[in-house]
Formats: sequence, structure tokens, C-alpha cells
Amino acid sequence: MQIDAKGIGFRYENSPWLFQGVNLTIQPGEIIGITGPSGCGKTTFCRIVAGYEEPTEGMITFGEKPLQKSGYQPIQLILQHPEKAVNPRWKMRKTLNEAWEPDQELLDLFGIRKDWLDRWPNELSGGELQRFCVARALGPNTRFLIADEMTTMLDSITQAQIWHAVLSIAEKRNMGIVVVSHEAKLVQRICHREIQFSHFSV
Ligand SMILES: Nc1ncnc2c1ncn2[C@@H]1O[C@H](COP(=O)(O)OP(=O)(O)OP(=O)(O)O)[C@@H](O)[C@H]1O
Repeated sequence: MQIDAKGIGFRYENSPWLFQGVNLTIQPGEIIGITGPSGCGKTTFCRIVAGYEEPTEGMITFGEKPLQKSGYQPIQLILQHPEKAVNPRWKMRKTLNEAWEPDQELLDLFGIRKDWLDRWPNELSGGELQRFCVARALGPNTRFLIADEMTTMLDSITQAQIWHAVLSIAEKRNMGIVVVSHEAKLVQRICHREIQFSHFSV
């Protein structure tokens, strides 16, 4: 099932249009890079595609149906700052198993150590925490991953480990990925095509 964004436009209240007329189809297994200058609306677009924000105009469909409002979301969004995506009052085991229980193979792929499961989020580094957030998002019903600057704040080794894990799962499951990044090299290396955000909005 594919994602279709048709005629998407968005403006924050009392602000001018951030973008209008965005059309994009993302096929299963496809890896699309979205680049563009800071502030052009990439994160806002990602939030719309993942169902966190309603577009001001236009429509997003998944498998030709509007995005579902409840239940497990097949389009999962990963943000740059994992500390904003976890409950500080939950230990990591509870956070990880919130929607599904990843098996040991997946934890090993992401280099998640057993003893981290009994820690609080503030007892982990940003890279360790992001591994949990990405693993948590890769439930068996995830069809697309929207990676909004997913590894931007991380060192190159952690970045490589996380992307290696994500890409191997995506290949196995024919999962699509949207990669938002300012790192041209990363986008060129892993994406099948790249879209300049400012080019497809009018
Ligand atoms: N809740 C909000 N209310 C009003 N304006 C907002 C809100 N959130 C974001 N904006 C503005 O919308 C614009 C687009 O923000 P967005 O985060 O989508 O851009 P971006 O392309 O992802 O930027 P970056 O590359 O810096 O992450 C920015 O000018 C931002 O200040």
C-alpha cells in the first residue's frame, strides 16, 4: 500500500502559507530523501504525512484510505530529539514495549544492551535513547518510517549502526522510508530519489 499526498497545503494560524500544492506518492520499499532550507516546512510536512497534523488543504491517503486516527499507526515518525519522544517517568523496558515487544534479534541489531532496559531515559545518551525510539517504531505493522533528522545529533558510528539496522529491516519487509536530512551525503547514499522541498511547493 502506498502513501499519496495530494494537493497538500499548510499554514499555521495567522501565518502565510508554508507550502501549497504538494503532491507526492511513496511506494512500499521506496526510500525518498526530502531536503530543503531550514524553515521551509519539512518537519511540518512529515507531521502531516504521519497523521500528527491535519493539512490546511489537500489529503493524505494510505492504501487509498484516509489515515486512521486510532490503533497502531503504519506510518511511524521519528524525530531528531529522542528525549522529547519518551515518557520521562517510564523505564526503558516499558517505553520499548509500549506498542509491541521487539525480540532479541532486533535489540541486538540496534545494539540495545539488556541493562539499559532497567534505566530511566535520563540515564541514557542521546544515541542510546534514539536506538530505543527507532526499535519501538518498527513494529510488524509499520509500513513506512518517516525519519526527520533521525541521526543528525549522533556521532558517525552510532549514525551508521542505526541506519544499517533500519535499512536491513526496510529491505526485509519492503518498508518505505522518508529521510529528511541536511546531510547531502547521507541522502545521496541511501535514497532512491531526492526531493527538494522548496521545488515542489508553490
Ligand atoms: N506551531 C507553530 N506555530 C507557528 N509557526 C510554526 C509552528 N511550528 C513551526 N512553525 C514555523 O513553520 C516554519 C516551518 O517549520 P518546520 O519545522 O516545518 O521547518 P523545517 O523545514 O523542518 O526546518 P529545519 O530544517 O530547520 O528543521 C518555520 O518558520 C517555523 O518557525
